[in-house]
Amino acid sequence: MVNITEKIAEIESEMKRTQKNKATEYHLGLLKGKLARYRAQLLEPGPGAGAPGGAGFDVSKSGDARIALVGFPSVGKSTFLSKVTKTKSIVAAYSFTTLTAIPGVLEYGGAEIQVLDLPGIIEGAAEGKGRGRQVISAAKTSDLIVMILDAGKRAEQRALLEAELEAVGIRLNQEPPNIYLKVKKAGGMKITFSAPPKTLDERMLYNILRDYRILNCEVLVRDENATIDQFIDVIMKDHRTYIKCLYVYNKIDSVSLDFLDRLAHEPNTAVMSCELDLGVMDVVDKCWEELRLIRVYTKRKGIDPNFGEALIVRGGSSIEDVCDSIHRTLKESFKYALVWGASARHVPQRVGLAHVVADEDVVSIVGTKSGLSVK
Ligand SMILES: Nc1nc2c(ncn2[C@@H]2O[C@H](COP(=O)(O)OP(=O)(O)OP(=O)(O)O)[C@@H](O)[C@H]2O)c(=O)[nH]1
Ligand SMILES: [K+]
Ligand SMILES: [Mg+2]
Repeated sequence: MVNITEKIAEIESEMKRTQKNKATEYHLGLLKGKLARYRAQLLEPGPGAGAPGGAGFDVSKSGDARIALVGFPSVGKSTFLSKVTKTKSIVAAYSFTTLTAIPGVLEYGGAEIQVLDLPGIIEGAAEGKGRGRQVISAAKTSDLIVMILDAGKRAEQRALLEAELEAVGIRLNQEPPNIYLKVKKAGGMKITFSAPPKTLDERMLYNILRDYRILNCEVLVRDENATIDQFIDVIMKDHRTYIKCLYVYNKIDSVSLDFLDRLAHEPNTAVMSCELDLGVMDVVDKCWEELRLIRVYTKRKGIDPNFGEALIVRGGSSIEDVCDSIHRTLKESFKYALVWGASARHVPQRVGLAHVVADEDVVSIVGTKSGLSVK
């Protein structure tokens, strides 16, 4: 019997052989759909498998956010972890020094960020080579992937790693597609475009949906630039994870200044040399920016806020989220909040639960129990 890896290889080679033109695009679309299905199957636990095929390492999440260090062997992942946290992960010149996930804690701006040092991955990781699948599963649970690359190695390394992550449903620095899909029990297919699409058409979507045995559904494509890959991502949405990625080139001590300058100007990119201690703090600053964490200082009535102790919430959080992170039941007695800082139109601004906070805001929660304010 042909196994899934072989089926995947067959489809990939057929896709490579097939010339891309108007006449073949429907067929290519179907192949892409099949490929996505097989890849998802590959990650599902097989019969009798102890741990699910996609299981990560047994490290529980802690702190305010998690960063995963992903990269080929010996690019300096463990060196970086040992530099920015108190954890020492073994560093050595040979490949696969690190064999499991090593967590460290990065303290920054009053937040505690868990940094996971992971084994190096190699090409074919998505198909189960080495510890690739475990590494990728751990990466999937992170809030930010820091892809460590060796500045002295060939440029394709980045695309190769991206392809491995892509193959298991990780989408880097992308927003979920603006396509609505609702599977129904009856009523046939209803496909609508809110503007004339540039690459998709109704027949293409129809073919792919049929191939997925989705015969009754409602589709609304809200983005005129939506692609077939994005449409498949929407069908496979339970297997897709959208994560931010910061590309970090290490070992810049081994490249020319010209080349360094070019690398440093790429989007979502930072450069460093752990060995010479160059740029490491800039990388940490960029991680913080990418995580979009927000520090909120709580204040009691009549007392100055304690700026030494911040409450850490996600970017886009509201006063309701702030309440929840202080105490589960706080919002039950919530009357209003007073806000000083960038999110306030005037200071202090009196706001409700829906008000969105900004970094370094000072917040005072006023509740129904007289005199209640927090912390
Ligand atoms: N030249 C140079 N060497 C570095 C730098 N950072 C790390 N190294 C060296 O690169 C080698 C590999 O470093 P590790 O930190 O073990 O790499 P890793 O990515 O954790 O490797 P695996 O765990 O095997 O995947 C070691 O010999 C380090 O001393 C750097 O900035 N410049
Ligand atoms: K190593
Ligand atoms: Mg290592």
